[in-house]
Amino acid sequence: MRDSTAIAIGGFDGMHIGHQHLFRELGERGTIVVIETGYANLTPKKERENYSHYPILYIELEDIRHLEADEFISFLKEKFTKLQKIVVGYDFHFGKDRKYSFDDLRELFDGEVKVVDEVSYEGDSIHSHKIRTKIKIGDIKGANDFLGHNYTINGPLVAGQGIGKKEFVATINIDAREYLTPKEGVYATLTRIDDDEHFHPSVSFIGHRVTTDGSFAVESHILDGEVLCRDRARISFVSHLRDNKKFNTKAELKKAIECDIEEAYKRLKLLQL
Ligand SMILES: Cc1cc2nc3c(=O)[nH]c(=O)nc-3n(C[C@H](O)[C@H](O)[C@H](O)COP(=O)(O)O)c2cc1C
Ligand SMILES: Nc1ncnc2c1ncn2[C@@H]1O[C@H](COP(=O)(O)OP(=O)(O)O)[C@@H](O)[C@H]1O
Repeated sequence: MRDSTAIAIGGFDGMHIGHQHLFRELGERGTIVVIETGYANLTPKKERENYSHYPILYIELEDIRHLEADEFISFLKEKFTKLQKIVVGYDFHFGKDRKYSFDDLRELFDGEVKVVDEVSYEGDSIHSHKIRTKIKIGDIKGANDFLGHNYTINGPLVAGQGIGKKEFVATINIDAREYLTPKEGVYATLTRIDDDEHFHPSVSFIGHRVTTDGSFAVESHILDGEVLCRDRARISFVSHLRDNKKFNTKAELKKAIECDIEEAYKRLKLLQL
C-alpha cells in the first residue's frame, strides 16, 4: 500500500457506480483512501473491502479537516512516498471549511490529478445520500441500480423469540445495527451463512414484530432447505415485497408469510433467466 503510485480519495460509503469509475483510474499500484466521517452506514468500516480489490487506507476526517491545501498534499505524500496520481470526483472538496477543490490539487500537486466527471444513472447523478433515501423508502431496485450491486448488510447471529420455527417458519436473526436498515417490511433476498461461498435464496423481514412481541428484528428465512447458522449472516436485498403489517391472529400472519415465500421464489427466479 505504501508503495502505491495512485490514490483515489473520498468517503466511499456504498462503493457505488460513481466510486467505481474512480477506481478504474488507479492502474496497477493503486490505493483507495477513505476519509471516515463516522456516518458510513451502507458499507460501514471494512465492509468497503468487499467491493474492490484495491487496498484501502482509512483516515479520520478529524485528522485532516483543519488542513490547508498544501498541508493536505504533504500529508498524502508522507503516506505515499511514490505518489504520482491523485484521482477524485468532480465534486470533491477538502480542508478547512471544505474550501479546496480539484483546482487546488492541480495547482499544488506535482503529479497528475485525474478528475472524474459526474457519473449518472438514467440522468440522475449518483450519490450515497440518494441511495440512503431509496433504501429508507424501500426502493431496493433503485438503490441497487445506483450501487451496481445488491444492497447488503451483515451481522452476528442473535436469538429470536424462539417461536418462528414452531408457529411460522424458521428464521436466522441478525444484529445489523451498523447498517442503514431498509424500510420496515418483507423483501426477496439472498442470504449467505457463516461466510460460506454460497448465497441461498431467502425471504427476509425487517421491522417491529407488531403481530407478536413488538420488538425489532432483522430475520431471514432460507428457501432452499434447512441450514445451520453458527456465527453470522449476510443478507443481500433483491426486491421489496410488502410493508410490515399487524395481523389480528398468528394464523393470518402465517398465511401472509406463505404468500411472501411464493412471491420471493418468483422474484428470485426471474434473476436466473
Ligand atoms: C417472511 C416473513 C414475513 C413477516 N411479516 C411480518 C409482518 O408483516 N408483521 C409482523 O408482525 N411480523 C412479521 N414477521 C415476523 C414474525 O412475527 C416473526 O418471524 C415471528 O414473530 C417469529 O419470531 P422469532 O424468529 O424471533 O421467533 C415476518 C416474518 C417473516 C419470515
Ligand atoms: N456520481 C459521481 N460521479 C463522479 N464522482 C463521484 C460521484 N460520486 C462521488 N464521486 C467522487 O467519489 C469520491 C467519494 O465521494 P463521496 O463524497 O464519498 O461520495 P458520495 O457523494 O456518493 O457520498 C469523491 O472524490 C467524489 O468526488
